Amino acid sequence: MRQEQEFIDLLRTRLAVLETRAEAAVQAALGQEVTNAQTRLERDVLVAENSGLLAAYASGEHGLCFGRLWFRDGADHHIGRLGIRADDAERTPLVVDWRADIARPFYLATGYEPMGLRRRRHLTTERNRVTGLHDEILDLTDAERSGFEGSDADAVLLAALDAARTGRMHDIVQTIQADQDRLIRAPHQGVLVVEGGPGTGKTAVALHRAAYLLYAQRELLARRAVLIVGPNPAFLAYIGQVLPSLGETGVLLATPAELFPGVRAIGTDTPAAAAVKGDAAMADALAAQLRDRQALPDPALVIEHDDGVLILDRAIAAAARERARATQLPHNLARPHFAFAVIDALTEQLVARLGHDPYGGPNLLGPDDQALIGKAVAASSGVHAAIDELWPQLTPEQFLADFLEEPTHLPDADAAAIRRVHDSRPERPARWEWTPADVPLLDEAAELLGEDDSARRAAEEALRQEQIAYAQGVLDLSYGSRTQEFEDRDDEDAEYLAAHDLIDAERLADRQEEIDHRTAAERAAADRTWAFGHVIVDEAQEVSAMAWRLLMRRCPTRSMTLVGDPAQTSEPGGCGSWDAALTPHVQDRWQRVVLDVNYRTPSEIMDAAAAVHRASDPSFTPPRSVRSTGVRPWAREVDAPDELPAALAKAVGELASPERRLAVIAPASLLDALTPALPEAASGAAPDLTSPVVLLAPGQAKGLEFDSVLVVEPAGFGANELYVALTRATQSLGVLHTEALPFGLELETV
Ligand SMILES: Nc1ncnc2c1ncn2[C@@H]1O[C@H](COP(=O)(O)OP(=O)(O)OP(=O)(O)O)[C@@H](O)[C@H]1O
Repeated sequence: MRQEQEFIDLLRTRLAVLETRAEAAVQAALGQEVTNAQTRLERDVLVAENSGLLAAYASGEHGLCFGRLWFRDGADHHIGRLGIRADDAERTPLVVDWRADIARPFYLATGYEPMGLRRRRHLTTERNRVTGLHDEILDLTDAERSGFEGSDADAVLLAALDAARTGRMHDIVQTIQADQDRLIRAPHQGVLVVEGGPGTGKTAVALHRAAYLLYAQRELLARRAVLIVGPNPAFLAYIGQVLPSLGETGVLLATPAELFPGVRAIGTDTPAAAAVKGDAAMADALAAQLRDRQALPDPALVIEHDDGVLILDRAIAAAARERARATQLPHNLARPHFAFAVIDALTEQLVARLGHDPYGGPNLLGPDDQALIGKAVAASSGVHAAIDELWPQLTPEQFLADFLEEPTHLPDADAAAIRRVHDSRPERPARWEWTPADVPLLDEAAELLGEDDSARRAAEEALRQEQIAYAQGVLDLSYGSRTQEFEDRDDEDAEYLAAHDLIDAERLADRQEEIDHRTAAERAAADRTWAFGHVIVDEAQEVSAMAWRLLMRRCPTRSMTLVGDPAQTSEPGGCGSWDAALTPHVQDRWQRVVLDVNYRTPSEIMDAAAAVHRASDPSFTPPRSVRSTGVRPWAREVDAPDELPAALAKAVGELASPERRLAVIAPASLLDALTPALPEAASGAAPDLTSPVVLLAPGQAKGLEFDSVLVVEPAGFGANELYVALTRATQSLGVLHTEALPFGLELETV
């Protein structure tokens, strides 16, 4: 233990040196005089490179080293959250990043398949003080003993599972299990579905996979960023810390409702409305309504014009519409084709009239005159108004607002469920309160309408050219400031995002974007048409068919990891089945893997929760709990609803403790009545999950976990909502109720 402590102390010293150096480099770069685009670029390269290092160093500070591998061939490696090299000429690796190939036996080797290992050690540390060692002998011919051998490597896992929760998810790099490791390191191509019951580590696997892919596929993914989609803001806050602690920042975390830049979806839908809006039929309805907006006059529009009246009749409009539709461009991009066709036809009409030869000869107007007439028609405000009427330029917001006021191409009941009351304020679309279920519809509308982004693309290209032009100078400068110590891969050749190893200036310009991970994620967040390098969807069973369409657009390569549990589906529009969600997009080209060990919920609680699910589905098989606590879940009946707040306050008083996290999960309709009874509890739309007591609606509890959970009035929960709520606790579960307990929920009464 002393030796390992000395080693960790050495790592800390080394890290401190690296930090100081990177900090100094940032300061020096910020102090540099910026006189032109080149010096600005140089400064930005330096700042970005060194800030990236600082972020990685900070994230590695805790648990610098948690494992050690002795190989049969004599090699001996320490494993940590990030790779660090010594300050010698050979840049000797001191500790290897957990994601490196050489670290794999730490997670996978068994006595049966030792993967070249002689011995594996788990180091337990607290704030970098070594508190325990667990050694496993994988080569039985090995006679050497350290005194820390035993078959209790599981003790490290069980200790992690038993530890008090903090309200923030932690990484599991020290105890990743073999079946999880295989998923984390699975090839990135294609769609991988990870299914598993509550607490099987799906979220943990998804996040570690993101970190692994960014490490192993840096070239490919860092510049395109990885999108991680979670069900609600509370969940994102819960998992938000995990990735930086793994050393990754090239990630955008978002709920599906946040994926239409510029729109904050703060409204709420009725369950019926959310279900209709999520249904795939909406795509057809929107497309059909848009075709209706490409109208024909009935019978004609009469346009006053300086050179005489113009008649825009059905035939002209129909021919123009056909021409525009034949381009197969989105509505707004096809509009100029419609406009040109109308202008041509009206010009012809006017020319025919003005140049008419009463003696039947050819038109009397020459080409120049005809061109002048055409120009005047094209400039006519009357003509523009007519074009606008028949083929309006639309924003997604306008179009969807109009649609929701008068939904068409839907069954009457569906239209009634989503219809919004007419609002005649001129600023309506801006003031419209969008709901989460509207966001995929806005995205669909944006696709149908098309965006004229030629100006933005031209500006981007100009910037890129500028970067390429100056890149050569940056190569030299970057070489001077290269950081050799930070090992981001095993092989010596791969420098940490250093510019000097690039072959040409153009690639540097590309790489320059890569360097600032956060910028990539930020740019992605602001760009509706961004194509992410990999997309991870957590609680994927809740994603509606329309939201899948949006997500697939964000990932044209279909490099995706989807994790979820159909049995936990509770959103009204949730797709539920993988087939329904994926077939429209990838047919049967997806792979499903099941995780079946529950790391969170002790068997006592899992048995009670599973019985609830089995009441509606007798064939249901829950995941197997990895531990039991001997603490049985209980129920307490309260005489009358108005006594519930006081009974809750009492129960919370018994259960709460400053070191532990307690969640009270109650039907949304009861929250207002219960909040005053728990003045200390965090509550509301974005509750602070680190506080000792949190009051949540069922939908907010999705994906989270707590030491203890109190479920209030379970009769008010949807069946799957109740299953989710009951499976959030790592230690104890209690239920308070006035109404009869739902069928299947059988608990000890106290
Ligand atoms: N290998 C592991 N080592 C330590 N802890 C683990 C491991 N795998 C999972 N856990 C822990 O188990 C708990 C449940 O994991 P996670 O939240 O990822 O499950 P989930 O499958 O997403 O659950 P749910 O579907 O209920 O949201 C977490 O506290 C996680 O840290």
